[in-house]
Parts: sequence; structure tokens; C-alpha cells
Amino acid sequence: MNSSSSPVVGYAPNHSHDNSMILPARPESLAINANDSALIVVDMQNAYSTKGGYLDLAGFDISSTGPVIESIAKAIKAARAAGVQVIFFQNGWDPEYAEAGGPGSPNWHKSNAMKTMRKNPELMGTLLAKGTWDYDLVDELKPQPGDLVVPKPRYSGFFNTAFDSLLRSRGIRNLVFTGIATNVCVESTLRDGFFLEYFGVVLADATHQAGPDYVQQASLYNIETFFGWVSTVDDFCTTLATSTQNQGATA
Ligand SMILES: NC(=O)N/C=C\C(=O)O
Repeated sequence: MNSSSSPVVGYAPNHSHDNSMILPARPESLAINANDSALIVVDMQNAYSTKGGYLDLAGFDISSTGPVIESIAKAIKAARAAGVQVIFFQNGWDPEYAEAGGPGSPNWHKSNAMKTMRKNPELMGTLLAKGTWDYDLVDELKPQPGDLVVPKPRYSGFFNTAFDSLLRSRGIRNLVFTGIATNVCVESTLRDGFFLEYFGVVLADATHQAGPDYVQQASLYNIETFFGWVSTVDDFCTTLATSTQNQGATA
């Protein structure tokens, strides 16, 4: 990402200058610190990226999620090495789907997982239900000690979860997003974060949309233009690695 002429913004770009790193991003680069940032891994469950999972069964194209998983693994490795908090979201409900809401909930009507199961009753209890393969995080992206896992019952990770408290108690102000789907849970969570004064940046090549390619572009446009910033996995990894080296050199 070319950021040479781009200005720098951030939670406090001048406040903690000594340790701050500059993450190249559009439309501006972001000043971040390892200890006020978190890498957010949104819903990297079999449901969203594996053949035979919910999105696949509901008719969404998940054939190009493999490279996204690899990119997320790279970002996670760089974050852990730099001491950036890694937070996994896991989307879904209890096996009886009480948490999905009944007919009185818009979620019950709009959730394509619920719709798919209503259409195919033999699938009932298998999609996005806690304890199932579909709900599990993919094998390639498993949490390690020190990472946080936040279950969530709706598209936004801020809704009915401990996410905001976990962030605020750790002084985290910058949210670096990866995961699936860019246009649904990633964007919903980034938008809610915006309203709560979090700086949200998406690593575009570590995300994938639910729907046609143009919704990925639309979502990234929305984020870059209205709600946050857009960067890449390479820029994130290089920024963290350079900062870690510099700190080693001055220690
Ligand atoms: N993780 C997501 O973005 N989910 C999108 C759709 C759904 O959960 O039905």
C-alpha cells in the first residue's frame, strides 16, 4: 500500500510517539502501539470458510477462502510476536437456537443459517450451533494461551458480548480486523466500534465477503470512506516486525 505522501492519524499520534508505529493504510496511515491495539479474527469457523459449512450449504461461494485463512495465520503470528492482543470471535447460538431469537426477532427471519435449516429440516441443530463442527474455528486458526475468544449471537461483536469491556479494561483503542464476512460481521463490528470511539482498520486481503465480489469492494469503500481504514497483511506484518526490531535495538 503506497502511503508515502499520506498523513498520519490515530487515537493519539503525538501522545505516545516513542513507541508508536505507523501502519500504512487508506485513506491515511494510522499511528498505533502494540499495547493499545488488538487483532480481531472474525468468525473463522467452518461455517464461513469450509466446504460443507453453513455459507456453502446456503449457496454462497467460499471457493477462495483458502488464501484468506493463510493471510490471517500470518497476521496472527505477527501480532503474537509483537505482543498485540489477538481476539477471536465465534458466531452462533445454543443447540436449541433460543439465542437466535424466535419469530419475534429479525435475526430469526434474516439469518441465512436459520432459513437454510427451515428449508432443510434435517440440518436443524447442525448449523452455527455451539458444540458442532460448523461452529468450531477452522483447524488452521486455533487460539493459543493469551488469546481471547468471544462468542457472539449477532453480526456485531459488540452486541450482547463482553467485547467492549475486554477492550476497555486493556486500554485497547485500535481494532485491526480480519475474517469473514467483510460485508456482514466484520463491517457490523467495525461500525459499532466507530460509534464507541474505536479506530477500526481492515486488512483487506485477510477478509472475504458473503456474496458476489462487488460486495467486498463496496464494503471496503464504505469502511475507507466513512467508518475506518483499509490496510494489508504485508503492511501490518512489516510494521510490527520493524517496530519489534527497533525496540530490540534500543533495549
Ligand atoms: N460472520 C459473518 O459475517 N456472518 C454472516 C452471515 C451470517 O452469519 O449469517
